Amino acid sequence: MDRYDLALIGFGGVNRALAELIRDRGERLRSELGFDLRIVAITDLRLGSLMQADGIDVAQVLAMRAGESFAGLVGGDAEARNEYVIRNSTADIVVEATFTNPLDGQPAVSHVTWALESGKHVTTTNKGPIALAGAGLKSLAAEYGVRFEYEGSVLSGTPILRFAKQQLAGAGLTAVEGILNGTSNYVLGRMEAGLSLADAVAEAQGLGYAEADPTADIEGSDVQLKVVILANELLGANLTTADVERVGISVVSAEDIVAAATQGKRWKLIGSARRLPDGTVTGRVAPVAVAADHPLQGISGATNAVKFETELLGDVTVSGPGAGRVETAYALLSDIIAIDSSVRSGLVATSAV
Ligand SMILES: NC(=O)C1=CN([C@@H]2O[C@H](COP(=O)(O)OP(=O)(O)OC[C@H]3O[C@@H](n4cnc5c(N)ncnc54)[C@H](OP(=O)(O)O)[C@@H]3O)[C@@H](O)[C@H]2O)C=CC1
Ligand SMILES: N[C@@H](CC=O)C(=O)O
Repeated sequence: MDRYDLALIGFGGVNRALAELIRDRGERLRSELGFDLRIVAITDLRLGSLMQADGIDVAQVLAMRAGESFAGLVGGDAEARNEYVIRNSTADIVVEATFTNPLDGQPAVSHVTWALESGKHVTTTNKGPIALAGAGLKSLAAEYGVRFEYEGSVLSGTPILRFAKQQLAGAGLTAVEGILNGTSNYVLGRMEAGLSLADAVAEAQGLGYAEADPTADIEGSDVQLKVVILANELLGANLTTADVERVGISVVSAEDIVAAATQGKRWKLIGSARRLPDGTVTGRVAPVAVAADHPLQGISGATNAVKFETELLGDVTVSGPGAGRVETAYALLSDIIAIDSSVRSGLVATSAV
């Protein structure tokens, strides 16, 4: 396969960054990876839908201004006709990057379902589908002989899911604990510097770290979804969000931050999943004032870190970007590379369309 055609669902920070990567580094990616990437469809709530089987002019759509619509372009429509585009576009891979809905994962769960049912591979950075409907969607992908990839759902472009599944296989993973949200970690750091919660959140939004509704970052539901994903994907659990106790950073006041600093501590929002001796797996999200000798104390800004506790290796900690448009677009690229690898090894077809 020397080219993959993509349908982008949602054209916000992350999918725009992917389009920019394709525009700016397409040649380099081709020589490094051995395949081209071409965008043949885009849908977005504001812009509408665009389908061009011969390839969309990426520079043209990236240059569109607020208020403009795809309706004026060949193959364009003012409405985001997601189901039609996902089912009927000539894409090999559907790239789902609409907002994460922490309640039921919709509409992303439907987007992924339609794509898999129509024989297209899926990559997503959206946490909803995997945390809230992962088992069903994985079965659907197997049924239709296509890949469902979601590396960016935890720690953005830092590849911890594949790392744990592949490099820690057999090590006896018993627990996962870490800083799993870039926005809240960034906000806590800015509050240490004297900013108010609201001003710090506004900065995180401007930098592309925050969820469409940043309450999910501040009240811990984003980390709750990530804990569910880590527990189910890596510890073989079957948790739902209801099983994961959640406290967000809104309970941490400016006074708490100053008081912690006087003791050499820093507040961090910690998400964890742990297998207990009876085999059950528990999950938790809560802010913790960590001391200077704690491995997570020095993790600042939108950087995240995960400590894997294993029987054979002891603790293994990985840190890297936890949020950011380009960093998360890289996660999509890494998923496409994984899909290509499966296609080349004959494990799946190019796409089943
Ligand atoms: N940004 C980051 O650092 C990371 C993000 N993620 C996840 O990646 C996904 C995308 O994030 P990001 O790009 O930052 O988010 P944005 O909010 O910037 O982009 C989402 C885009 O999807 C559009 N959209 C929303 N609903 C629909 C719909 N039903 N049909 C078509 N388009 C829709 C939005 O339109 P409108 O603006 O009009 O609502 C917006 O343009 C999210 O699920 C997020 O949780 C994961 C890891 C890191
Ligand atoms: N809003 C999230 C984005 C990545 O999942 C975060 O800040 O971590």
